Amino acid sequence: MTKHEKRVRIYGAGGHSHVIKDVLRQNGYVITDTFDDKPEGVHHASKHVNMGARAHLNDFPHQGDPVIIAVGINSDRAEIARILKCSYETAIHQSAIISESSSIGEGTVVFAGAIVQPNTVVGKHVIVNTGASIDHDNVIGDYAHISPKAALCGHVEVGEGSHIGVGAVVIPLVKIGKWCTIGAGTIVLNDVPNYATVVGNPGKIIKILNPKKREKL
Ligand SMILES: CC(=O)SCCNC(=O)CCNC(=O)[C@H](O)C(C)(C)COP(=O)(O)OP(=O)(O)OC[C@H]1O[C@@H](n2cnc3c(N)ncnc32)[C@H](O)[C@@H]1OP(=O)(O)O
Repeated sequence: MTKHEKRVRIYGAGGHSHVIKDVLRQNGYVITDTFDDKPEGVHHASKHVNMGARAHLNDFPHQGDPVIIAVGINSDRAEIARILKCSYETAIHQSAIISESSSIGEGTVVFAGAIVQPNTVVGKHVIVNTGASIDHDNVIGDYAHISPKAALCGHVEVGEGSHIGVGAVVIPLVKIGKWCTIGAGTIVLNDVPNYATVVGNPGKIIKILNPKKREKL
């Protein structure tokens, strides 16, 4: 190990983890370990994957290099973050544009071409996916996922764990609750209650999940 080597461990070995690894390698990191809980979810290109923490929590090496939870399902990322006692790294692609007045929480990943405009707060373990556009004065909750090419206008709020689908558009001042799903290409014109799924143009609620199921998180 060289004196200034940047080291990181990756928790998750599916396709999403490979995008994160690309970002990290371009930023000069050495990936020292990869973990996964589910052998069936491991990408064929993932090599040397160690057992994750969920089945053997006490055996997991919590201390050590910082971690990025590279798991695409928001509720899984939240559950893993809850049980790990690790420090976390961020992964921000060099082509992403992030305003100096905005903040990015620990464990969050920001992929190629994404933009985060001024005075925006992005929480912990968030995915800001390829080419996503998060405009000024947004608040993005922990464990949210802003999918590729989604566009959030000014003063938008996205609650904890919510997933904004690919290419969705959210107009200014809209508040999306926690653990919501906004379908691909949806145009969100109105506030969205917690646990709702919204699809279409204009966006309509098609279901609201049983909150008790989500409250277990
Ligand atoms: C790099 C990456 O891959 S990042 C991953 C990004 N992933 C995404 O953006 C996926 C987003 N997912 C979707 O859009 C999905 O269609 C979901 C989550 C909204 C589907 O939700 P489900 O609860 O499974 O709904 P289901 O598939 O049963 O569809 C219910 C109804 O909504 C409609 N519907 C589903 N998705 C959409 C959508 N995006 N836009 C418009 N209508 C939709 C269906 O046609 C169906 O209509 P019907 O009842 O008239 O037949």
